[in-house]
Amino acid sequence: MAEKDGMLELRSVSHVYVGRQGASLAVEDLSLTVAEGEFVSLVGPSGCGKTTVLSLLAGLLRPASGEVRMGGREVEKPSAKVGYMLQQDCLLPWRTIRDNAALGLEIGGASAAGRAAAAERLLAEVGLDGTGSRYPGELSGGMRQRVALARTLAPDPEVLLLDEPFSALDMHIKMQLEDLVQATLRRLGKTAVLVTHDLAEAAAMSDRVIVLAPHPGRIRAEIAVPPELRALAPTEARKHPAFQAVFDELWREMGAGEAEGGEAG
Ligand SMILES: Nc1ncnc2c1ncn2[C@@H]1O[C@H](COP(=O)(O)OP(=O)(O)OP(=O)(O)O)[C@@H](O)[C@H]1O
Repeated sequence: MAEKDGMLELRSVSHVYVGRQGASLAVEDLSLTVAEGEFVSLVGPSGCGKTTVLSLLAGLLRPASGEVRMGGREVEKPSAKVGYMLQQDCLLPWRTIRDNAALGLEIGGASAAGRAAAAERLLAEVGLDGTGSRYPGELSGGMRQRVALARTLAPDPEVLLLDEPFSALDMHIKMQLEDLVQATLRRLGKTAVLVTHDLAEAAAMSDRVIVLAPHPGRIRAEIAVPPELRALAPTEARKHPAFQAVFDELWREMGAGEAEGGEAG
């Protein structure tokens, strides 16, 4: 069977950082497959290698051994097929919201009219209709992160890598954005890998949660979220009777990880 474009695979991947203090093994012999359209979260104590795994999937880092594949092909460098969203929105303050949302399209060579139309459509998709002519400094943190989502989606990536994109927001805005991101990615059929320190967020948003153990990073546990939770928006999933069991399992596995000692962070 042909491998789908949005399918991700880590095959026995290890990664070593080499710095002034010598070489350190950040991730060891990690194997993971994410199906096309699946939403997978990575949790684990600080320093266990979550961001390293995202960087490997994005082609920003090359593994010391093993293989990273997307759509059945080896990932050798960053590509427009992978969108990356971070805790910081990284909007350019001198560009309008429309031009920020269209940044990836501009880099990709789209015409000015095409970029503007696509940006307006995406801004409407993330609930920011009518804000295109404003500037980032005029928007709240939650609105800015919506612009970052529109910008990430604009080049129509197969895969979204989300590195704690909600962690700087207050609880109410964070939950609104969790619903928006999950609904948007589901509707568009995107594959997503989310890194988060928030176990409730992982349980509410994901199809599957991977718990990493530290030093070196490896998979401690894999928890499948039951279908009755997956069918709900994250804010609704948090209220479902099945939610607590998933949260408790994650908490137990994280506790086991902490006994091994993560980094203070
Ligand atoms: N550029 C680097 N050079 C050397 N070591 C690094 C580098 N980046 C990360 N590390 C080390 O690799 C390990 C994994 O780091 P990584 O940032 O992937 O962890 P994390 O789980 O994302 O952490 P956090 O939850 O704190 O963001 C840590 O021990 C970290 O100190």
